[in-house]
Amino acid sequence: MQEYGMEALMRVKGYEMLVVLRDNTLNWVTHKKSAWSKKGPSGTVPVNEIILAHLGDCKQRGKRISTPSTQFTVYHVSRRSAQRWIVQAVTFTAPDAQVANSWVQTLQEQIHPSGNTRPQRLLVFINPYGGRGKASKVFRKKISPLFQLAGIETEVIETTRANHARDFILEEDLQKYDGVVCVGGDGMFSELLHGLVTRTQRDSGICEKDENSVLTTCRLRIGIIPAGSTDCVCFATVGINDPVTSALHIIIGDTQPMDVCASYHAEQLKRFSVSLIGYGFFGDVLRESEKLRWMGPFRYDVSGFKMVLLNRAYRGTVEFLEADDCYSNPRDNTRCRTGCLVCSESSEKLREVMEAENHCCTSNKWKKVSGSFVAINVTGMSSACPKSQDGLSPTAHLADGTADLILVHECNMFRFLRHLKRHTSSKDQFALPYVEVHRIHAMRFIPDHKEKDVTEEDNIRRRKSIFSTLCSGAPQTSTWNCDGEILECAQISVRVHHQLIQLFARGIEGTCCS
Ligand SMILES: Nc1ncnc2c1ncn2[C@@H]1O[C@H](COP(=O)(O)OP(=O)(O)OP(=O)(O)O)[C@@H](O)[C@H]1O
Repeated sequence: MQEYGMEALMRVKGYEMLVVLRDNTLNWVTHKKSAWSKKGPSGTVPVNEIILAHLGDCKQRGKRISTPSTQFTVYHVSRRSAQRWIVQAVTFTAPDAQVANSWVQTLQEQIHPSGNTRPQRLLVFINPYGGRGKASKVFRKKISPLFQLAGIETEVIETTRANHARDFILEEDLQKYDGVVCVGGDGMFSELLHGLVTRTQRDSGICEKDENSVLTTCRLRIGIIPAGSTDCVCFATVGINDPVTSALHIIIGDTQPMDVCASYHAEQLKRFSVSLIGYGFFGDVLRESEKLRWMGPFRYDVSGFKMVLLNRAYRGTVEFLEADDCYSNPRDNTRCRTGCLVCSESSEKLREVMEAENHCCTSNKWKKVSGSFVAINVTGMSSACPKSQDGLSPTAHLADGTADLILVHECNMFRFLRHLKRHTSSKDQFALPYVEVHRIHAMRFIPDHKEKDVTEEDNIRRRKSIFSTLCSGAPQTSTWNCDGEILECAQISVRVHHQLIQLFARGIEGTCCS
């Protein structure tokens, strides 16, 4: 980007200010500060957080200005609180129209340099039923005006059925878009994830079903406007579930690469996921909650409570390929934050590891733990959410090619509750003798008991009554909860695909040490 240095005396809200554009930052401060002069509204904005600069004041945006204007207005991102972003507009009055004109031109050139990462055309999917039906209104009232302000063209599709968005991405021409956006919850995000990953592999002739395939990174970035009842992916990548904040990350073209886990059963690809893959407790909670859909989001609390009381454990063997802990480990007490070095340096390190190991599936660095488990969780990111601000694994990284494997060995109900409770406090949830955690590249689980092929009849019987599972004996195998979708199998293998997708986000802003 070409560096400009400009400064001029201008007026902002009647105050005389020195306005400086230097080092990719726009800065305005009260001129000639003295004990008697009143301080004006000073400000500093990085140029990449400016949305638009135009001649005239706010009311003249988009209008043709016939007389030369000495005023110009800058719309920029402003931080209302730690993670919440809003738009603010500042109108500057320059000494003459020529100065105003040259500032607008320079600012616009700097906002849109060549090779700009800001999207110009987006494909937007709205789930009209997401989050109790508020998604369409959220988009129309809050988001569409912001995209218009930024000059972003949108093609908006209100979905009419489940998998509408996924199927559209799989079949239609996507060349004209710079990104895809979902307005909805984690289920909608998952549709975009599956559509984009599968489409990208198909277009590049890669067999995604083969566990050993190196998958191609998706070109299109994904934007998430949170409007569902569960918005965990947004929360863990932006730090807040706020539609306006997410829209601003999209507008300024933030990019956050992200790892994706692929789950396989019987040599078949089952699903892609980015947050939780859980067996035992979280698998059972999801299965139970499906029977209670009519309760809305409250169903997770009810089924969670029930499964804690039942205190089930499942026998099996977990095998995993552990990551090198000289780069990071799940107990190092750091946090993956904007500009995370562990993530940004991971490509080089992973290449070295993979070359040394030959291939992850044949590596002899696999470790094995057999036993009886209350929960087996694999999480590709912290899985933070408003209820658990630090998530399942607070130090997990978004894009370092690893996931965290958390094993909760058989223990009584109170001990398991103690572990769960630590997800909502600052206490270390892994500092318990019956919990172990490993940073991994891949894992496999083999249940001790041979799983029956689950038939539709079995499913109907399982769903029949809320009390059926309380009355019948405990099942010998559980099922997997894969980002909120049930996988009807116990045996599974999981592989982390490094930086397979990119989001319009920048990770959570803040310091990397807790
Ligand atoms: N028009 C539609 N009709 C029915 N289902 C849809 C439609 N559009 C999307 N879906 C499906 O609805 C599911 C839930 O959507 P979404 O995640 O946006 O909302 P949510 O409120 O967070 O839902 P939940 O908490 O049930 O996951 C998704 O899995 C998606 O496939």
